[in-house]
Amino acid sequence: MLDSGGITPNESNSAVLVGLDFGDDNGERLEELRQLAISDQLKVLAVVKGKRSRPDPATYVGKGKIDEIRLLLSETSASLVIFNHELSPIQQRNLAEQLQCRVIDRTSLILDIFAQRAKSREGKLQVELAQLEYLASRLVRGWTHLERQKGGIGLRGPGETQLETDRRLLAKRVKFLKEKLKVLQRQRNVQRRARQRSKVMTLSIVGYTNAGKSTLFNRLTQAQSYAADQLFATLDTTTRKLFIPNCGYVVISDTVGFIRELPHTLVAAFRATLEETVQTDMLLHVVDAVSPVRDEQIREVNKLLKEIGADNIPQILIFNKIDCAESNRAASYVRDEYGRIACIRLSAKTGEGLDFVKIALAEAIAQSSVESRERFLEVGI
Ligand SMILES: Nc1nc2c(ncn2[C@@H]2O[C@H](COP(=O)(O)OP(=O)(O)OP(=O)(O)O)[C@@H](O)[C@H]2O)c(=O)[nH]1
Ligand SMILES: [Mg+2]
Repeated sequence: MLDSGGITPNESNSAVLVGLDFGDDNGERLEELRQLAISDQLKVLAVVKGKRSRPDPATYVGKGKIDEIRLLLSETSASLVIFNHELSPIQQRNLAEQLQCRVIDRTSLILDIFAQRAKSREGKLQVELAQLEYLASRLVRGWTHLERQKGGIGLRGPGETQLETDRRLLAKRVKFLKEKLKVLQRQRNVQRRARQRSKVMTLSIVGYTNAGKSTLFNRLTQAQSYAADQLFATLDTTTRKLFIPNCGYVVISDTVGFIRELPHTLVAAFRATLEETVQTDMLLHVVDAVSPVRDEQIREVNKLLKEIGADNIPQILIFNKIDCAESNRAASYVRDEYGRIACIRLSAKTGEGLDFVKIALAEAIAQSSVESRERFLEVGI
């Protein structure tokens, strides 16, 4: 049976991370992997870096690097090796054999975090779907490999039967999950249409994972959305009403954080929710202003927004965490050429600059075509 890549609960929780540099600096990427591992309650005992022009087809890294990792494993008590790259099933298997240790890739790690964080029924179904699709792609690829090796003839035995049964069972479960998700999606669509009918302005808080979306959401709405120094603290969308003085209510949603190279099985599984939650009148795009890679994170978020058809929705960029800035800790805002507030510097933690968000929203409401009377309607969420 091929490895699904999940992390079992009784596994000792320490890992060695491996990242290769293919010409682009992988320092930041490895740091992100480290944060992902910590978010998954893993202890990172060592980080192995390397340079290559291209991955080795059999083991991803070269022999020298394998020896280096093996040595680290014998020196530490790590029981898991995490590669910061997508490994083929063959590479994963070869590496596990040669290192005599469990080996997973970044996708498995992210899937594992999502599996731990999913709270709602829908979130759980989405994560299971993503995990099964990941597993299915491995089964198929592993099988193709065997077929090629043995010419596909004379391969009648328990191996084949087992694989076929696995594939059939997986396909059945995937179909079942997709149907269940469709039903839940229909229910949400009904709620959304009710909100649209009430003509209340809707907005979503989007942004890179750990940017401070939930902290801002909680500040604005006095809600208790889970905020933590973890990647993917929020998986399920939370929606609340927000009262803007002299204007009325808007409906605001906190959403799952984005990350670069989000495993495609997860994008597929979360697509419906993502597409739906961002189909709002406006996006508050929260950015960790003190992150050294904030510009790259902004680009990644915009890229994903484009992929889900949300790139035309007006955005207000929120540069958060200014309380940690080395210089210029003052809250401020900038207007664009049309006089609209386009960018706000604030601290969701201290509350500094929060009023600017309310001003921006009040102005947006005033400018929108929504009839003012109707904005005061109570919204049923
Ligand atoms: N110093 C400082 N820390 C902040 C600020 N806003 C949020 N944080 C911290 O940043 C971390 C992440 O905050 P969250 O609100 O959970 O971030 P998120 O964007 O919702 O994260 P995910 O749901 O994981 O995508 C937490 O430790 C917060 O306390 C801020 O204005 N200043
Ligand atoms: Mg959050």
